[in-house]
Amino acid sequence: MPHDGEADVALEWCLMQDAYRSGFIAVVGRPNVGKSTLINALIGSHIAITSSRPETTRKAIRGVLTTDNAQIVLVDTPGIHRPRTLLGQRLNDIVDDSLSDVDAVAFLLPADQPIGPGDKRILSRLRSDFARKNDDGSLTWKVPLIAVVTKIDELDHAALVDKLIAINEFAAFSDIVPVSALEKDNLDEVKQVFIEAMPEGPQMYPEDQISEESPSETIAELVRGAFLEELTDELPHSLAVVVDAIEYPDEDEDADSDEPRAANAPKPKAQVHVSVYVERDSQKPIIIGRKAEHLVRVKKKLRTPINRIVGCKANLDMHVKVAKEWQSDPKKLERLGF
Ligand SMILES: Nc1nc2c(ncn2[C@@H]2O[C@H](COP(=O)(O)OP(=O)(O)OP(=O)(O)O)[C@@H](O)[C@H]2O)c(=O)[nH]1
Repeated sequence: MPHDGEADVALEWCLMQDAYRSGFIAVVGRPNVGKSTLINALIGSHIAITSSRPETTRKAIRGVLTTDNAQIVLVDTPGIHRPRTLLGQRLNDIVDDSLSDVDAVAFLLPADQPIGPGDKRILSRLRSDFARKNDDGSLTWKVPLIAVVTKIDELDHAALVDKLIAINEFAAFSDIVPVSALEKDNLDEVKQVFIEAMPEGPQMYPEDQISEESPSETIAELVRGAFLEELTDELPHSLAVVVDAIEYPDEDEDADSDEPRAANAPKPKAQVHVSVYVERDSQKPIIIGRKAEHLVRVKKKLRTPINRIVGCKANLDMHVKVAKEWQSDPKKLERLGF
């Protein structure tokens, strides 16, 4: 028979296990460490833009991860870097916004690269935002700081152990969790560590909602990502995509019509009107490709995801336009959503 006190402790422990947890996690790390790939893998859907080039993420895209006992909003941040252009500065402002008001920080460090100056710069940023100095000079983190060691498929076991030791010495992390988002290795452990870092709180979004982005924002990011993949060497940053309109097919059209639609007539499609902006006239043919091959391939690649986002069959109608020097023009940046 447990004593009364023991029973109370056991009861409290059970209640704690059942408590629903919710909150925000900022996913930070230098460019190309695999932030977007991890968020997509955790949520099991293609939300954040991924690419083999650095600095492809421009927005603090959020994914909402819902499990039986928790809901976590993952804030994907642009790679923290020294700004070179006005766009670069805006990117860093976005990172500032993402960092404020989060319940935990996931600091991604790639297993296949040594800890470098970029990581040290991020750590000192995190210290100034999230650490409190104690009387004895030591630091206490105000929120859990989780090290996520990415791309572990690139290393053998012995090298990974050395890497984990180095990361343990790098900072006082509340947890260190290795993962390969590409191989889907250890994703459940990452989820579990994230959930445990969340405070108790209610479910914030419906269970089936996986992103805070509107369909237009999600499609714009998908189109930009697809072009970046398609155009392997050119145009890393001078590409902006805006969804001008999504026209849904008129559901009542058949009901209003006197003529029944022929059984084999194709169902009307939604129309997704997209403008793809480049900085110079000379860049237009690069985007379009010979015989419009790039446009055709991007359209084909995105057919299924866009149908899913729009909720029915959709036609992607793309127009390539020039917005001269948009990366340095505050008004144009504003118009393009930055
Ligand atoms: N081998 C391996 N490669 C990975 C893994 N995760 C991501 N990558 C690759 O790393 C590259 C960058 O991935 P992203 O997810 O776009 O990186 P990011 O940190 O969001 O990049 P930025 O938007 O530039 O900040 C891509 O080529 C990914 O395929 C992984 O677990 N293993």
